[in-house]
Amino acid sequence: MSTRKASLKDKETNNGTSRYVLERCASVNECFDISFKVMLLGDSAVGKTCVLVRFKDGAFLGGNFIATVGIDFRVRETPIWDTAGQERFRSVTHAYYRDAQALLLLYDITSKSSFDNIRAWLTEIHEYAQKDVVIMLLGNKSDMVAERVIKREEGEKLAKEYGVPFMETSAKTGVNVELAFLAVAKDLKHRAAKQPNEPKFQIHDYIESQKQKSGCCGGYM
Ligand SMILES: Nc1nc2c(ncn2[C@@H]2O[C@H](COP(=O)(O)OP(=O)(O)OP(=O)(O)O)[C@@H](O)[C@H]2O)c(=O)[nH]1
Repeated sequence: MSTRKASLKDKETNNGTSRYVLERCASVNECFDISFKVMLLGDSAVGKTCVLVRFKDGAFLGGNFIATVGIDFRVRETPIWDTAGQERFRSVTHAYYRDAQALLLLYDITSKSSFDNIRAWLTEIHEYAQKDVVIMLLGNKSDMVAERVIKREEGEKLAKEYGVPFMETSAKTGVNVELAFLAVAKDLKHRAAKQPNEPKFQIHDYIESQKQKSGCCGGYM
């Protein structure tokens, strides 16, 4: 994920321009001030590819489920890495997330096992990822109200226990997908540009302020 030289505000309000600029650059570094490696992690079928496609293309990949083999790779402002959730690809994934600056860790609100495995994912992250990596926990498929088995409060409690921000998302409706990526981008950008005496960017506060702007509950959390 990168911030354009034009400013992040510009990116938020004018995606068309961002794409136009990227097409005219020989490389990502030529067009952007900072670039970050962001990865999506979580069990197989929690919706990592769909969340990424929703963010990148604003579309939902419904229909047949095709598991990611190893690592998939897409570009919005810059490359974002989609990993395979299946156990047999874990060693490939470890190698890649060693140098990631941000990790979006997903579970499926209709799958108890995917939620229970979050602790194991966090243990792995602490073992393999960078110490200061930005982590966000996402409870995906929030549109599947009738099939829900994990309450929002359970997700919030787990996130609080590990000190990471949390949101429920839906790749199908798009709820919170943009906000999740944007909050992570803002945090990374603040870290990169932070002066020694400047207060730390509070990702929770940013998410809350965006919720307020959207008129409470109108799409966020
Ligand atoms: N209703 C609903 N279905 C979703 C959502 N996100 C993903 N799905 C469905 O869940 C299935 C798995 O989605 P993927 O995005 O391929 O899952 P993944 O985590 O990338 O899976 P791996 O590549 O095996 O790691 C697909 O059938 C999707 O259509 C969502 O937000 N809502």
